[in-house]
Amino acid sequence: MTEFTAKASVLIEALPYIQRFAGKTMVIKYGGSAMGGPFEQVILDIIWLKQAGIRPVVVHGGGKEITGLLNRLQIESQFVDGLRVTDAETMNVAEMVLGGSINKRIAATFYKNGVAAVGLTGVDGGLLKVRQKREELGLVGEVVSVNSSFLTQLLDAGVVPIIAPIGVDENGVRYNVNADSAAGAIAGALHAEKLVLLTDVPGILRNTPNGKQVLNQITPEGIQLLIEEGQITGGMVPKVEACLQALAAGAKHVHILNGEEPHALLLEVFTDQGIGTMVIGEETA
Ligand SMILES: Nc1ncnc2c1ncn2[C@@H]1O[C@H](COP(=O)(O)OP(=O)(O)O)[C@@H](O)[C@H]1O
Ligand SMILES: CC(=O)N[C@@H](CCC(=O)OP(=O)(O)O)C(=O)O
Repeated sequence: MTEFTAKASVLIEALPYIQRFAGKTMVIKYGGSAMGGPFEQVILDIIWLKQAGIRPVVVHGGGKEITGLLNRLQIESQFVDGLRVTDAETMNVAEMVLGGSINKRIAATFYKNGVAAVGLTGVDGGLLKVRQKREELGLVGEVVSVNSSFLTQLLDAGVVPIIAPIGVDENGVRYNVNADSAAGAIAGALHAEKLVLLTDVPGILRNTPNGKQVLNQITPEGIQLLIEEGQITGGMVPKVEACLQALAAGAKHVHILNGEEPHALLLEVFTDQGIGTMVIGEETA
C-alpha cells in the first residue's frame, strides 16, 4: 500500500462510522487529569465529530487545577470516595476554576478553530438541578435533573455546549458536582449515543500477576467485584458510577479512554480499533 492509499483507506474506514453517527449526540467528558496532555488536539477531535454531523456536548473537570489553586491559598483538599469535601471557601475556588478559567480556555480554543461553542455552568438555565449529596461532604451536589430541552436548543442551533460541573438547588444555592457524575447525568438525560470519559489512564486497570492490565470491557458485576477488591479507588469510583448511571438512564455506549493519548477520541469513534474500556450495561451484558 502506498502512503496515499493508506491515507485514503483511513478515510474509507471512517465512512460507515460517519454514516452511523451523523445526527447523534455524544457527551465528551474532558477530565482535569487529561488536560496536561495535548489540549488543542482534544478540542480538534471534538470539532471533527461536529463537522462529521455529530452533536457533541462537552463536560469538563478540573480537579487538579482546583487542588493547585487551593494549595496556593493554603487550603487543604480532602476527598471522600473520590469527591472533594466542599466548604464555602472551597466552593468559591471550584466555581472560579471550573466556570472561569477552564471553561473559557476550552471555549476560546473552539473559537480559535472557527466553531461556535458556548461555555456554561450547570447553574445557567438551571441546566443541572442538584441536591446536597451527603451532609459530611458539604456543598457537594448530586444531580436531580438535567434541563435537556435547553441543551437540545443549543445543539439544534449548531452550538457546542461546554459545561462546567456546578449545579444549583431550588433555593438557588450552588454546589460542586463531580464532573463524571455531571457528564453521566447529561448523557443519560439526552439518551446519548456515546458517553466518552477522557482521563489520564488507558481505561479501567486491573492488577494481574503480569502487572496492570486494561480491561477492554466490563460489566456492572465486574465493576462491583473490582470495587470490593479495592482495585477501583479514588477518582475512578465516581467515573464507574457515572458510567452505570448513564447506561441505566438511556445512554447507549460508554467508554473510558486516555485523553493524553493523541487522538484517542477520533480512534474510538471513527475506526475499528477498540481502545480503552467499554462499560456494558445490564441489558447488553
Ligand atoms: N482500577 C483503576 N483503573 C484506572 N485508574 C484508577 C483505578 N482505580 C483508581 N484509579 C485512579 O483514577 C484516576 C482517574 O480519576 P481522576 O484522577 O479523577 O481523573 P479525571 O480528572 O479524568 O476525572 C487514575 O489516574 C487512577 O489514579
Ligand atoms: C465534588 C467534586 O469532587 N467535584 C470535583 C469537580 C471537578 C472534577 O470532577 O474534575 P475532574 O473530572 O478533573 O476530577 C472537584 O472539586 O474536584
